[in-house]
Amino acid sequence: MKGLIIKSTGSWYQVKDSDTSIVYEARIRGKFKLLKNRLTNPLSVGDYVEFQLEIDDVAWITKIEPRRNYLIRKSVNLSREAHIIASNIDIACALFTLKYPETSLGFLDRFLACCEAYDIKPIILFNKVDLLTDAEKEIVTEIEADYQKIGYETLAISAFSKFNLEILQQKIKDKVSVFFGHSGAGKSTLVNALQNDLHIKTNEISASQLKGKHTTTFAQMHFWDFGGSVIDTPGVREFAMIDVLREEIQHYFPEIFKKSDECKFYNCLHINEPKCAVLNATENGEILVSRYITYLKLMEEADEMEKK
Ligand SMILES: Nc1nc2c(ncn2[C@@H]2O[C@H](COP(=O)(O)OP(=O)(O)OP(=O)(O)O)[C@@H](O)[C@H]2O)c(=O)[nH]1
Ligand SMILES: [Zn+2]
Repeated sequence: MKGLIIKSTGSWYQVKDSDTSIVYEARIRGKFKLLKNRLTNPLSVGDYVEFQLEIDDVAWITKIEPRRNYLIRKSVNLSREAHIIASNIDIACALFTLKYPETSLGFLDRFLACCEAYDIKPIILFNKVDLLTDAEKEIVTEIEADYQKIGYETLAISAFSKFNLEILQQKIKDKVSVFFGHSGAGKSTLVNALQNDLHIKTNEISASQLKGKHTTTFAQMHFWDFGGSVIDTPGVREFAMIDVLREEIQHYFPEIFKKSDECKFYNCLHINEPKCAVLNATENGEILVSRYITYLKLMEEADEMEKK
């Protein structure tokens, strides 16, 4: 039998039968856990699996289909271990707020770089536009234009007044999505505005639990009435690139990578090399300074990781 993992608590799962849509409680056969020894969990919400039913209607998962993509975060205890938080994601929506709270461009650029690294399509949502003055709306339009130029999809919305939410529904319809954003950016409000009775609780993990040894790894997929689903997991907030090499980071900034063709040295890292096309483009405004700075920060972080 084939199915989709729609809930994970770490030791128990829920699997939705692909033919009948019946949901079963599921476990993994012991042996299978050892396959990926650097992962703290072998299975995540969004995984397609094969399973067998026991007499008591418990599903035993026997096989995981190859993943198209996945999000991981560092394990809380062991920095060299990773935890898969969701798999087979079609769209990652980042909620950017110009105000209340102010979202930094650095946050946005890290998010976008992670999407590139994990091969997930991002959409940048500028939320709370109902709170903005005309001048502030102008700023949002300018930021949108900057990111569209790089190739990203953007949309100004208001979860509160429901401005542009129908357009957003069309974009995420029949897809698997995840939502990111600072605390207070409006994730819960947006999901509930998209569908009233979904009741996703994005704030389920307390800070003390996160620091504790036994991190709750609860994650769940919710299905939209208009088609498609959203994966809700507290871990999504800490999503980060793991074990990324310095040389790779430029691949995750499309405009930087494109420009690097014109650098003098084929292995240019665009830090202080002579005749660097990326540095030139940053100086003349073709590449956003804020994105270049995030690129440098990610390089530094990768450097520190490599030294560990
Ligand atoms: N004016 C306005 N307020 C909004 C909008 N979206 C969300 N809010 C408000 O912003 C506050 C935070 O929204 P939440 O949906 O709780 O934010 P969240 O991102 O889920 O926050 P965490 O659960 O802490 O991660 C609430 O008071 C919402 O009513 C919007 O589009 N416009
Ligand atoms: Zn260069």
